[in-house]
Amino acid sequence: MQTNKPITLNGQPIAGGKFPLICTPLVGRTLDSIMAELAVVLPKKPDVLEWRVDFFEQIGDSDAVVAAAKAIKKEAGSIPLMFTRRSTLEGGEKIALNEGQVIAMYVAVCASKAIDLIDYEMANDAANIVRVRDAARANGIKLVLSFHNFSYTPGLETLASKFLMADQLGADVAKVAVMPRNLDDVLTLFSATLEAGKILRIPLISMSMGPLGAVTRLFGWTFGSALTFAVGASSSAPGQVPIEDLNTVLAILQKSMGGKSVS
Ligand SMILES: O=C1C[C@@](O)(C(=O)O)C[C@@H](O)[C@@H]1O
Repeated sequence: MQTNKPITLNGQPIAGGKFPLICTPLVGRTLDSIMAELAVVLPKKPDVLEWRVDFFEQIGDSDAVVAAAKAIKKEAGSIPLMFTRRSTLEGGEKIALNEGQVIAMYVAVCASKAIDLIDYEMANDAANIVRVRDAARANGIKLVLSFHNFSYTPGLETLASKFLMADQLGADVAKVAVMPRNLDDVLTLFSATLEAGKILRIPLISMSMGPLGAVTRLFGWTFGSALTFAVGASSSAPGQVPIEDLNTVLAILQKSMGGKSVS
């Protein structure tokens, strides 16, 4: 399936514009364990890899982070690498860095050009978002501005406003991940995705987490979500399905839809 609003790198759609892209997280605490994850994940052919650096024991050492990013990139070959420090406020691991140190790490990793996309929460200080955006732009790296709520799903207008805010703040991709408490919340996430997709200039990614939200990981693309996270070796959030299961469902639904474009 193709899209008319692909996530691009160097002017080219990732994976030839495949829709949705499948992104597999890497959550190892050491470089050795990340390399072991890669050995399991790469044969499953994800379209994008996400390195969740907040799981990395040496996150306090920027040189070690840059060296690890380079090692992952080398192993990943042509698969784009997304770099993410998920803050504890939005469901990430506890780290010993303050936000200034996180920004310094982001700037160093961007300058190394070992990554292709970088994720930063849109709830951060505007000045820090500008710093990350400038570092990303200066190095040809795509900026994903994200919003997560691991407790509940805000209302339709709030969710839609998060997508729009990412666009207004200069993101290349807008991402929203929320926790549903019931199926109405799942519908709200689908509706917000569909409505925001009609207005946004940039691609968007959305998901509901947990068991109730699994349907959004499998079918969110039909409402316009450009990328879905799936487990290659280890999960980074509740409700992620194995990449093999996702591929099975995508093949069935896309065949049924006759390759019809959805966005
Ligand atoms: O933002 C996201 C989405 C996510 O939270 C998920 O629910 O799949 C997984 C995270 O690793 C990623 O950074």
